[in-house]
Amino acid sequence: MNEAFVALNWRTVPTLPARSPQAHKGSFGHVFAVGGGPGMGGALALACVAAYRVGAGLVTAVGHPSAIPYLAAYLPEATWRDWPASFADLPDQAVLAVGPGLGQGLAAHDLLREIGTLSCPQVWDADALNILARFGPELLAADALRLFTPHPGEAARLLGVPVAAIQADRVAAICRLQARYGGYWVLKGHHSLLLGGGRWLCPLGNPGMATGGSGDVLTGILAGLLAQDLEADKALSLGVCLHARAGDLAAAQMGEASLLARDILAAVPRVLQELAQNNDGN
Ligand SMILES: NC(=O)C1=CN([C@@H]2O[C@H](COP(=O)(O)OP(=O)(O)OC[C@H]3O[C@@H](n4cnc5c(N)ncnc54)[C@H](OP(=O)(O)O)[C@@H]3O)[C@@H](O)[C@H]2O)[C@@H](O)CC1
Ligand SMILES: Nc1ncnc2c1ncn2[C@@H]1O[C@H](COP(=O)(O)OP(=O)(O)O)[C@@H](O)[C@H]1O
Repeated sequence: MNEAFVALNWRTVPTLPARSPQAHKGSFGHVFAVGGGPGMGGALALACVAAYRVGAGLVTAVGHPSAIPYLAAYLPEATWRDWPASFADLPDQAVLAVGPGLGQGLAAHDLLREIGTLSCPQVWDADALNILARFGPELLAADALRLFTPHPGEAARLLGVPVAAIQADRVAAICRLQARYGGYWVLKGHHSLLLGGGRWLCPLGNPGMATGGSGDVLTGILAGLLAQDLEADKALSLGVCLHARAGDLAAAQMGEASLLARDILAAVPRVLQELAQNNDGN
């Protein structure tokens, strides 16, 4: 259980392949980000921008109508669906990012009951994890590729233990999460742990990232990478490294105290360019 978690090196982490000259937007997947409950449209917008910034071909925000102004102001490139939404007509290349600002009301429960029956790739975060903690693994009715991204508070709810128990043995915690719920996991925070087919630790990132919305950015990044058909372990390691390195560049520019989630987003293109150059040189 306590096999080593290997430190990731952002300079050598596998990145996105070069785009074919014949590519069109259908070549890069379609992210459906589900969240944006009353008062939390910003979380949904951050996840959607992040999915586009890492290269998803199309992004649809699925939210409460009160979230529309955030999307309209921030991301005219996204299409929109109102709650209550049905997912019966999802395209083949759909990837779901579920949770940013979702809330935990009855409408959210209904959405997650349906999403649990879908077999498309999914990233579960924030309130999707809180609802999963309430219903248990039975909520995950269908087999699907699922990435789960709890912070220690969410991990504690998912395992029914205090936060201190998670932080006292983070390796044991992430192993128990995978054993109970299956899938691929990131246990976020200082030195995030990653557990999928492989086991990694991310040595990047900084406490400036402890600011509202920075986890929503990670959710969008991971969904955007999965949408481009990156295999799950690669999406996990690239996504977490990219997010943390972007956080470090943003902190160097803004200072940790002033850093906003949007500053992490703004640094993502620079990190992707760095990674492309590194991969060319390897
Ligand atoms: N602009 C928007 O629209 C935004 C919307 N957002 C959306 O809000 C929704 C709920 O998110 P949330 O932040 O209210 O609840 P949550 O994260 O569970 O915190 C509750 C308590 O949990 C604990 N806790 C938290 N982190 C911890 C840690 N690392 N380690 C240990 N404990 C930790 C901590 O408890 P304490 O330690 O204070 O007792 C904390 O008070 C969600 O859908 C999200 O997407 C946000 O993303 C912000 C921007
Ligand atoms: N002290 C820290 N060191 C490194 N990374 C951090 C630190 N604090 C937060 N982060 C990162 O910032 C993100 C915060 O996510 P989360 O707690 O879900 O925030 P939110 O719910 O506001 O979106 C995670 O990716 C986490 O790893």
